[in-house]
Amino acid sequence: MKLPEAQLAVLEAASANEAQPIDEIATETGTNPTTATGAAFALEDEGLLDVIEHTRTTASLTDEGREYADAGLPETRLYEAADGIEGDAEMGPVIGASGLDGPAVDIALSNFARKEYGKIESGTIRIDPEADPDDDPEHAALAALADGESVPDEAVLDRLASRDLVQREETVVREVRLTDDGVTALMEGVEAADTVGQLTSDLLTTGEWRDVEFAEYNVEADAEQVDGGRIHPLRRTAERVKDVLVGMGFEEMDGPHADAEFWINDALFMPQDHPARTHWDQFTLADPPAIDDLPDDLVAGVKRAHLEGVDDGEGYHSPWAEDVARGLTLRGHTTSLSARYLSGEAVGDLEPPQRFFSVEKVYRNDTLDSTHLLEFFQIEGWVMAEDLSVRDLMGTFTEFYAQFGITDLQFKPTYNPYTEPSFELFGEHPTTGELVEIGNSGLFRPEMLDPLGVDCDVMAWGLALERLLMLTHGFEDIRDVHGTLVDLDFLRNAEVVY
Ligand SMILES: N[C@@H](Cc1ccccc1)C(=O)O
Repeated sequence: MKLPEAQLAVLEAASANEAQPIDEIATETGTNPTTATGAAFALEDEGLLDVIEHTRTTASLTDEGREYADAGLPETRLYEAADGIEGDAEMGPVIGASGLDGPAVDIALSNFARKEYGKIESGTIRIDPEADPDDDPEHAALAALADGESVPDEAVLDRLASRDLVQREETVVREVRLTDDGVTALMEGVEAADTVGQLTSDLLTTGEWRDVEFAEYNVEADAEQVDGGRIHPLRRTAERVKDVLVGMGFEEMDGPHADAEFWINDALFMPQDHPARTHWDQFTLADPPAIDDLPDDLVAGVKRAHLEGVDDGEGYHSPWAEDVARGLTLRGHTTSLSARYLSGEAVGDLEPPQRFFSVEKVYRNDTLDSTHLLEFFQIEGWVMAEDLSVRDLMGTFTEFYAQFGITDLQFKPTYNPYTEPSFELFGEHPTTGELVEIGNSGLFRPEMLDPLGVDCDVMAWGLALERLLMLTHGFEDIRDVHGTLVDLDFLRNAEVVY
């Protein structure tokens, strides 16, 4: 006779004379208890084994029970504290000497009375010298349970359970015993059947399939993990940002990564000697050396704003060279796109109200550190309307960041050549609690808007996408988001909540 391995093991371990708990057989044969139980029932179906079930009530100590097993029952401690005192003793000092306090005092008093350890009258206690708390069966039972021994006295266990010192639980115990058929089978010889994981054409044609044992499906086994391509969490966050802004009524801008300094700097009223316009800050391109297709009237207007100012604002009155404006550089911010759109160059003249945004890459010759990258994504945006104020700006940020669970924004006044007033935005890092700068914003100055032909208010901002991710996902180092050191498990499993 051939049997699957687990069944064979259980059959060989079982006895005809004595019922044996399946758990014991499992330990003995090194079989998993669930497998052994399944095997036992299969053998019972074959008539080789009887499975006998009964329930057993087990007892285990509660925390309080364990404490008393160590320190003694409160009533015993009370008895011992009064032991040796002749006649009635003052209750107060006895309790003090017993070391009992809180609810243990009441427990001690009521059990002292129940066990007739002595007499308690108002304010006094007198022990019965005949009583023998050292021999207390309740304590003996606690001590036995604490030592892992079993306690046969059900009444004591019930009493301890009613005192919440012991927990009683019913468990089903299954035992097996060989039947006569089982004994016969073992005598005639039983061997392990080959288990086959897969039915092959060979097994079918040779008819061997009849004699093999098929492995059971393990429906609980983990499926092999497949790591296909996934969109980077940063990119997914960018998509989420776009969805949120579109939901807030914004339209998306796009435009060149390498652009004339005119759009990146000059149109933003950035003086040509501003430090951010040096090689130390921006990646300037040598070829082509200059951009031809700048709109002449805009160039003239921007030049005038720099040299002489506009109606509502002073100019710089310092040199302004057109060939600097025509130089090509990688954009250090996407405010170049805002300038193109506001000027009418991108999509024609715009009438207020308007809202635009972009989530695009920018490039800066920064020093890499935990909060700076050479390329990162900016969430650019602006709103054009009559009469905008700082409150509108703050309200927009509050609404936007709330979509990402960020509700503790802080604003700090700052300076930008192209906005007045200007504000930096901070959020609190979820794990370090540090304030992280997450953006810069303000109301565009007339010196910028006037040459672009805009005659109403425009509030605008540039927010850092990677910093947003630092706040939503708890990164402490921005380089954990990009580059060779990122955690692959993070890339595979990160959730971007939609
Ligand atoms: N261009 C700014 C952000 C900004 C945009 C628009 C208005 C004000 C600030 C930066 O890169 O930090």
